[in-house]
Amino acid sequence: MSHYDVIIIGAGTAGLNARRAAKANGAEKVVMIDGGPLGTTCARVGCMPSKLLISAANANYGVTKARMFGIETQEPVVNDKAVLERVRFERDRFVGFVMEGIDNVPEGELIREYAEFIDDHTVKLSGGRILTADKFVLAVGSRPRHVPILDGAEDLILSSDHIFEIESIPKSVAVFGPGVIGLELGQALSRLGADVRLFGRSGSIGGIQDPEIREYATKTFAEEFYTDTKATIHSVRKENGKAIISYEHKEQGKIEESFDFILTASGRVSNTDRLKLENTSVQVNGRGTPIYNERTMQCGDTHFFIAGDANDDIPLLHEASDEGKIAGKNAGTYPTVDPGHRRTHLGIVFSEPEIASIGQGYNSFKDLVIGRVSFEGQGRSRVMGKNKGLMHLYAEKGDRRLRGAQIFGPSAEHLGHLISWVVQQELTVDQILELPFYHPVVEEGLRTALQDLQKNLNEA
Ligand SMILES: Cc1cc2nc3c(=O)[nH]c(=O)nc-3n(C[C@H](O)[C@H](O)[C@H](O)COP(=O)(O)OP(=O)(O)OC[C@H]3O[C@@H](n4cnc5c(N)ncnc54)[C@H](O)[C@@H]3O)c2cc1C
Ligand SMILES: NC(=O)c1ccc[n+]([C@@H]2O[C@H](COP(=O)([O-])OP(=O)(O)OC[C@H]3O[C@@H](n4cnc5c(N)ncnc54)[C@H](O)[C@@H]3O)[C@@H](O)[C@H]2O)c1
Repeated sequence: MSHYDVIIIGAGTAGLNARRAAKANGAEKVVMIDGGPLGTTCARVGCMPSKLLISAANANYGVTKARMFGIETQEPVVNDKAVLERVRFERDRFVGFVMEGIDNVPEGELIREYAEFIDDHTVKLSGGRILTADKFVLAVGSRPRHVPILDGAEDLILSSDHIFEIESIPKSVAVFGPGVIGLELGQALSRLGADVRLFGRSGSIGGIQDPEIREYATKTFAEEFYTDTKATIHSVRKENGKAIISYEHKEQGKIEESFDFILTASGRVSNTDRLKLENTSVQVNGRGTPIYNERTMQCGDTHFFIAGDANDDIPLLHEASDEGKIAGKNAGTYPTVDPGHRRTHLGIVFSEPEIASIGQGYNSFKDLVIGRVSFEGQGRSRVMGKNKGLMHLYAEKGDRRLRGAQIFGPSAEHLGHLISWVVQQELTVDQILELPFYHPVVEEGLRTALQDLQKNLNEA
């Protein structure tokens, strides 16, 4: 039986960062355990292949939109094979860079098996071996949520884990889940020629809390492809190689439609449920994931630390990376545990228009004051023919600090960064308005919203 200072379970972004930090902070004998495919979720089946597919889709869509500028084009032809080959080629390149780092892990410090706990200091590997450690980092990531109503369609259900392996763009796809993945991939497939139906359940879309922007976004996406964020699905079955869905159509009432496949994008669940944590002193919350401190990543006052999607909190790449570093450092120095640096929240959905959520969300204010701008009349947005969307800036009555924002509009990925930086710097609306704004740029829309917020704070 081998004993280690620190065992890290999961060699994704969080686990790899945790390993480096643990070693840099006093842990001498460290091992990573990972039974799944290496290369990280982000590079293999997440951030990178999704953005590659979106780029191809937007290139095709851009050609069809060129007519608005007076450019005559022929109907573009999507060469499915070439599109998907580029997605996979570039994806493999990104995975290759990650693998270069993993290949440098010394022999014996990465074990290619799954792990589960026997007690507070002991894990059993899928091959039967037993390992012990003083401290553990749980960095096991997440997996797509199982949606029982889809079971009838059997092998025609794809998740983001499989979609990048398809051989051709389907003629028709039903997407379950209008969250981040459903919007990004659903719109991309639609812009590559698939007939897309996007079904939701709770009325949410792209994680937007602000009701005015949520309604605007829902209407905008529905103009491009069928979108029902509160869909009634009667049944799903497989027939003659197609998925047959019976549902309540918004205009036509109860109908049945057939689809080449179903993309399931209804949220993700932490893989910690497969670790047998009930054999340890780690406490779990109502959703079954460990209770932990978000500044130290420590689970209670135990020798367990958790990082990345595994903690079911903010499943984003940069958060997994930060959390991995904090968890690894504290696993190295335990029982001395320090709070790590956390950043202002920034979430971006790479749809078109993009969605960005920054800082405090709409629902978290006591006495909310909003500064608004519409991109419909915004100068540069009109010039580019991308004049769709809204931006709301948030402050608390009686306090002049910018606390958060919700954007649905052009260049939201860039505006979102600027806003998150000034939110983290704790600048007031008045201080931000002293900063430079060029002309003609989309950032002038941000200035308009700031001026509106300034006026509304003065009057509140
Ligand atoms: C389609 C998609 C698009 C995304 N796009 C973006 C984006 O644009 N921007 C962004 O910020 N984020 C994006 N994300 C989220 C981002 O990819 C994740 O937040 C991040 O990759 C999580 O990293 P992780 O280290 O927590 O998990 P992972 O990289 O999944 O690593 C977990 C590892 O644990 C291993 N494991 C699991 N169970 C066990 C066990 N019992 N024993 C041993 N090993 C185990 C797994 O094999 C895996 O290698 C996207 C996600 C998806 C699915
Ligand atoms: N651009 C990015 O940063 C990016 C891209 C993709 C994924 N991600 C990360 O991955 C996480 C998971 O993405 P996701 O889109 O799966 O989850 P999500 O939580 O963003 O969205 C899930 C959606 O599915 C809906 N839903 C739940 N059950 C349903 C059902 N039975 N039928 C229809 N709809 C149902 C929910 O109401 C919600 O709208 C995200 O939270 C995000 O953090 C990030």
